[in-house]
Amino acid sequence: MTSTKPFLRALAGETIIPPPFWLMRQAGRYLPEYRATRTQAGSFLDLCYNPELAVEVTLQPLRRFGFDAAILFSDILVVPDGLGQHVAFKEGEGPVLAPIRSARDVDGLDLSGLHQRMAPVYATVSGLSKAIPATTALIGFAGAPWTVATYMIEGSGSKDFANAKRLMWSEPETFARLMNLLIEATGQYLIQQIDAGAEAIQIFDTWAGALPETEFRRWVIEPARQLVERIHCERPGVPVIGFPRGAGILYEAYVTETKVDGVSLDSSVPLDWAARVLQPKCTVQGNLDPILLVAGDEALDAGIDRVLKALAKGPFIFNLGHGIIPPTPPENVARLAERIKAFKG
Ligand SMILES: Cc1c2[nH]c(c1CCC(=O)O)Cc1[nH]c(c(CCC(=O)O)c1C)Cc1[nH]c(c(CCC(=O)O)c1C)Cc1[nH]c(c(C)c1CCC(=O)O)C2
Repeated sequence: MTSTKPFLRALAGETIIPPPFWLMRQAGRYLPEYRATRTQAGSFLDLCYNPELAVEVTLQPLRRFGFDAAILFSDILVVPDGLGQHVAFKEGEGPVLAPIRSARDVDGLDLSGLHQRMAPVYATVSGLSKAIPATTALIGFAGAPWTVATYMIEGSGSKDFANAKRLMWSEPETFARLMNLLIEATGQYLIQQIDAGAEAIQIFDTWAGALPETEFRRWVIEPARQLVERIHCERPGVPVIGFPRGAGILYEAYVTETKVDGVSLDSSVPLDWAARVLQPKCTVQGNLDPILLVAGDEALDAGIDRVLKALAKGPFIFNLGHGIIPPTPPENVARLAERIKAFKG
């Protein structure tokens, strides 16, 4: 049965004019109504685990801009939290975790409490599936094991991932144990989101580009391949989008080997190459530079037009190359939405 939702039709391989669109981090601090709800919720994690408020902040950008997809409001770091690692979000600092640096630390993680801890997230998904407009698709998501592992091992964001890479190379068995736990936890978590009403899945591998080729194949492609296989096998018909940010020419191997239905392109991916090499293999999504949404004006229009011209001739979902940043004026997002909706091919 063909879906009536443009986002899902595009993921099934249809070329749609104007293309469906949504934006990574479409809910967030650039919206005053998000900041108000966030204050009401208390901490960021309190917001992620409050289904009523998480539904509300997911809907906020849909009301303003009419996106074709809603993405569950949560975070990739709820999974470590659900495995028993201490996770907090510090104001102005970002995530802070009790770092996992040894075999004993990995022993301390526990899969058995995951679904109980994630119950409010599943409740948010099921609330959203009833609350979103009939033509809007609902995206569930998780961080990819490598990206989640970097935060778990570093204990925070990082520039060079020195601790994560050191564990990977110096204690390969411990690192593999952590990664295998994350592959299993992430697979279960995504299946539960689908059962609660998620119609498509996106896997965020924000730090994929930090790994050399051999390790990229082992710890970016292989886990994504396993997750895609599990979802396709256990919940057939639910499409998966992969986002191996910074993968460069390894985007091609990622698409071919993981069998993702869609691939999200970061802003550095050349458009003509993506149209020629990736788009015949799967739906492409992307890849406007998020800073153009801060710059606005003619630079924004020209950037949008370049992406549309290069990618809208095949299966395509318009998005950014990475998430919206807080200084983005909401008017510029409205400008982008209008320009895409007016596109005639
Ligand atoms: C690496 C990563 C994280 N989280 C995420 C990623 C992968 C995608 C990417 O690279 O952007 C994914 C994410 N985070 C959030 C969503 C919600 C859905 C959406 O896109 O609208 C999604 C899909 C909300 C959030 N996640 C976070 C916020 C801001 C928290 C706040 O309101 O104070 C939001 C709205 C916090 C967060 N969460 C994370 C960091 C490093 C930070 C701190 C930096 C920052 O504040 O932007 C981890």
